[in-house]
Amino acid sequence: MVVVSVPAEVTVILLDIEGTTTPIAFVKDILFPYIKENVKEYLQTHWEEEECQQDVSLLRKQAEEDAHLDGAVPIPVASGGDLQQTIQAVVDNVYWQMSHDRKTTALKQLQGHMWKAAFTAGRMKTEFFADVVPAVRRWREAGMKVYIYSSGSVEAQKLLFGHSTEGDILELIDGHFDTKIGHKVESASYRKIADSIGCSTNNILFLTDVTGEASAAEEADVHVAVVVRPGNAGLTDDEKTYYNLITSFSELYLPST
Ligand SMILES: CSCCC(=O)C(=O)COP(=O)(O)O
Ligand SMILES: [Mg+2]
Repeated sequence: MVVVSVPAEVTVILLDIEGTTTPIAFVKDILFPYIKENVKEYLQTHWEEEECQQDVSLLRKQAEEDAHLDGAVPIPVASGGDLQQTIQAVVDNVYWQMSHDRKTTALKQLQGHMWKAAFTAGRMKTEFFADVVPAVRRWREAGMKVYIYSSGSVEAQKLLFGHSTEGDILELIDGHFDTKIGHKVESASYRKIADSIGCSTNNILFLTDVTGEASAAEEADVHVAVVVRPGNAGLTDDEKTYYNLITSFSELYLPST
């Protein structure tokens, strides 16, 4: 087994979700299809609610920013009798964003609100790779703080950790960050996360499957390891040479343990 030593200055482990703690297949085959299958009915049922209207306003604002992109779907303001047309435009916009795996705050906020019903009713449970929960417990026993940074909204993250095949493990997480703090491929986001936690960037070890995210974190002086899991995108030879790679959280060695 390859062992990657965690530098002694690290006191915080920051985790990505999709492809790191959780199989990409769970997101692609369960979470995302749920949105596609239910978005129209969800909008029709919840349209008059404040939360739904806020989600639609955010999507409309995003659609305006995306207007220059090929295939972007505008969302007209609903007026008079054309409500169904507006709902259809929102549905088409959501489908278009999802077909490009967009990580916009607008899309992620709506998705989080939609998953709430499914998770709280027990219709969905999050899958974690088998090494994840035991490792997080060990790290915490060793005095580490454990945070999540995912494109999925903080609300959705809490649902995922609160309703998993291993039960409610939300208490194992010290805090959550999403794209409201900035995008994961921008180094400024990692500086803001360190500020928010109250530590230096070099006190953080970020685990992710995406090298664009690892590179942004590293630019901010965050330690990184790239997580290689079944179903993840392949890495180039250069990436394999450059990054510390782990296939399981158990391959991380903490000097204090
Ligand atoms: C609460 S995570 C749901 C999955 C998701 O929406 C997503 O975009 C995953 O992104 P990540 O940054 O965790 O790779
Ligand atoms: Mg990921």
